[in-house]
Parts: sequence; C-alpha cells; structure tokens
Amino acid sequence: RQYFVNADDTVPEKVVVQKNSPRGVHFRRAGPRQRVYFEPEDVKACIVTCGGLCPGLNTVIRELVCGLSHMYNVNDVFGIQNGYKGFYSSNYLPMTPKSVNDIHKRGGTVLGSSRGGHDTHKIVDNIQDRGINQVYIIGGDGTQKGAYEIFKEIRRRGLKVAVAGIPKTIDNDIAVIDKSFGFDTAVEEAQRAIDAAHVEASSAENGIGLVKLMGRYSGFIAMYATLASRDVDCCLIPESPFYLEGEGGLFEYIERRLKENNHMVIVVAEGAGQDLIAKSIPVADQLDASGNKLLLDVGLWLTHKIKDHCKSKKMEMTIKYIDPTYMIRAIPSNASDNVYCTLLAHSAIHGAMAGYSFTVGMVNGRHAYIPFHRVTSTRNKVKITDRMWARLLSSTNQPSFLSKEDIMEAREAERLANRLPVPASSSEHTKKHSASVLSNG
Ligand SMILES: Nc1ncnc2c1ncn2[C@@H]1O[C@H](COP(=O)(O)OP(=O)(O)O)[C@@H](O)[C@H]1O
Ligand SMILES: O=P(O)(O)OC[C@H]1O[C@](O)(COP(=O)(O)O)[C@@H](O)[C@@H]1O
Ligand SMILES: [Mg+2]
Repeated sequence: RQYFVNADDTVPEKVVVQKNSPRGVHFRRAGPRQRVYFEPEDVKACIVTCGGLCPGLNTVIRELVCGLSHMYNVNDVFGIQNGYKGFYSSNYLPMTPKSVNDIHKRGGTVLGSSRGGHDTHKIVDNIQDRGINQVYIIGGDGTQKGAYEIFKEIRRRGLKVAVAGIPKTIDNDIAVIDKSFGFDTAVEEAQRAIDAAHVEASSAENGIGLVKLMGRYSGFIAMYATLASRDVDCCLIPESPFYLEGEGGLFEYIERRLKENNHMVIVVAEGAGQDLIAKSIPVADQLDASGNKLLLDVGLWLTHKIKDHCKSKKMEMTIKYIDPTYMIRAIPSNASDNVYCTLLAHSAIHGAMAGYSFTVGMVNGRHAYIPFHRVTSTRNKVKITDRMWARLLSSTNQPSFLSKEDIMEAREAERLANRLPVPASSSEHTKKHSASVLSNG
C-alpha cells in the first residue's frame, strides 16, 4: 500500500518562483494508483519506436513488456515494426518477457524505426480493428506530435484507449522534461571522439581537431560534452550564432589559440552555423521523410573554411575532422540511462493502467504525466543567457560572438517567455554579470 501515489499529487513545472508569483502549471505525479481503469486480462497493449535511434530504446521496450507482465499480469503485448507505418503495413509481433530478456544489451531498436508514414486515420483504424487499448509510443518531438494526433482521433471516436508517449531525443530538445534517456550515454560516448581529436591535434604542429556532434536545434550534447572534457577550446551551437572573420571572430580566436598552445579542439553541433553555410553555398532546402530540414555538413564546411583561411595567412596547420554521429547513436545505454529507461517505462505503464493519455517525463526530479500539447508546442534549447552557457564560455575562453545588445535582447525575450517581472536593470550585479560574459569576447 505504501507504494501507491495519491491520485491528486502534482509536480510543479517550475520549482524556482518569486514570492508573489502565481502557482504556475502543475502536472499529475506519475506512479502506481490504488484504483486502475483497466482489468489486466482485458489489456491489449502495443509498443512502437519512431524517429532516429537513441541509446536506451531497447531498454524501454524491455521494461514495458516485463513491467506490464510482472506488475499487472498483462501478457497481451505486441510490437509494431518500423515506426508509425508499421501500424497499417506490417504484422504485429507478440512480445513476452522471455523474448525481450536480453535486448537492453543491444543498441538500436529491436522493433525497427522510421521517419514519415504517419497516417492518423489508418493508424487509429488498425488500433480499433485489432482491439488494442494501450498504445506506448517511444520517440522524439515529431513522434510526440504524432501521438497527440492519434490521441485526438481516439478521443473523437470515443474509444477507450490510453496513449502513452515516452520521449526519446538524443538532442535533449523536448520541452518541459529534465532530460531525455540516452542523453547521458551520448555525452559519455562523445568524449571518445573529443579525446581522439585532442590526440590528433596535440600530435601535430598547429593541429586542429574538429568534432561534429548531434543537435539540430539544441546544442546540449555539444555543451555538456565540452564541459565534461576540458580539452575543448571552442564549442559552437545553433543557439549562439558565430562569425568567422574580423575582430572577435572564430578565425582570430583560432590564430590566437594556435600561437598560445600549438593545437586546439573545436566541437560543433550539427545545427550550428547553418545560416552562414547557406550564404556561402546557396542550395534549396531539402526535407527528410518526416519533414525535418536536412542540414548542411557544418563540420566539412568549417574544415574547408579554416584551411582556406590558414592558407591565405601562410600558416602551416593540420586539421582532422571527426563525425561520430552514428557511432554515438548506435550504442546501448549506460548504467544510469538504463535505470532511467526502466523508471520511465514503469511510470508509463502506471499511467496507462490508470486510463490516462500523456507524455511521461521527469520534471524537476519527479516523474509526471504531461499533456501532449505542453511538450509539442515548444522546443527545449540551450539558453545562452543562463549560467550554464556562461560556465562553458569561461571554461573554453572562446569568444561569446555576442554584442551587449544581443545579450540584452535574449534576456528580454526569455523574461517575456517566462512572464517574469522587469529586473532592476541598473543593479550592480546585473552589470557585472553581463560584463563577465562579454569579457570572453
Ligand atoms: N507534426 C506531426 N504530426 C504527426 N506526425 C508527425 C509530425 N511530425 C513528425 N511526425 C511523425 O513522427 C515520426 C518521427 O518523427 P521524426 O521527426 O522523424 O523523429 P523524432 O520523433 O525523433 O523527432 C515520423 O513517423 C513522422 O511522420
Ligand atoms: O540521419 P538520420 O537518421 O535522419 O538522423 C539524423 C538526426 O537524428 C538525430 O540524431 C535525432 O533526431 P530525432 O530525435 O529527431 O530523431 C539528430 O541529431 C540528427 O540530425
Ligand atoms: Mg526530432
């Protein structure tokens, strides 16, 4: 009995609030309920994985199958093959604790995954025809949008089906949740690429090691991998636009760093500098099957730009470019991600058994059931006005590439987005803080 959570428990979205500010948004706390909606013998569950790979997918699948069976005695569980399109184009695979017993040791997803192929009506027709009443959907921002569409159609048809989204995003770009499973593993694995870049760079005269890490719109992996490594001299992310030429630009910094230290390591997130590349190589936008913009290779582009610049300055140098993207994505999750995946799967099961539809996630350290629209309406991004980015700047000593106006503008946008009161802008502390950020430029 002590394991049950009170059905009225809530988890606040924001834990740091002002004394007189409103209570803010709260989510239902995740966990086992004393009263559940479904009878175990009536449950027919299915699991699908969509989008790009991420360490931990197999662990979530395993723990959903085992958790349903061991905690609720639910044994009718099916795997949907190759993402959303598998709902209407492939056989459903029966899954048992025995058949998933050791899958958490493997990378990827045993169910297969894909982009595109989301046809809400066909998917819900199949759910209805096959009598499925619990749908577990593991995937990123696009997948959660798809889950929301499925939920709305299920509600419109009045079906008694619970839809549970489990957010997967190696980029850590899903809003509201603390972090996604697989993120820790990705940061850890990125260290190997950074170490290799460092070895290559430091073993050459004027050596530069350049590593491209994942992050279409959010530079979290690049930021955390840089902070963890301490061998990185410059980290470039999509949220912080940079420039190459002139005072305070990347080339000037590279020249200085090579003069001081003979070598340097640069980490670049895949979505960084896209506007700069588009200016120098104008190409039409291309989309993947899910409608995501296909990015131009910033690592390759930067390699050529740096080489050309050094040549024009008659500087001898060597640059080695490493792109470990698929090597990072394909590994199994580490120990802490494995535990996180297990807890997420269990929270999802408890919520679905209670009859809720939601995206499950850790919010300020507690598991919660989050309405779909809250996670799909915005994207989690690195706030360059936060202390974490300031820490990074002071650890690498790279230029901030920002003017004072840029910083003020970003702060104001953030204040408005969070509906915070106008700060005492003339306070000494504020002045000193922005000065310390700027001093890196
Ligand atoms: N706005 C949307 N509405 C419905 N389905 C979507 C939407 N965006 C993406 N999807 C579907 O979600 C799946 C995964 O999306 P994708 O963007 O490739 O990966 P991720 O979920 O990892 O972000 C795809 O099958 C895609 O068709
Ligand atoms: O080459 P693919 O399979 O389309 O995947 C590339 C993309 O997948 C990711 O690793 C993850 O993206 P999603 O979470 O949207 O699936 C991105 O960082 C990267 O841009
Ligand atoms: Mg995505």
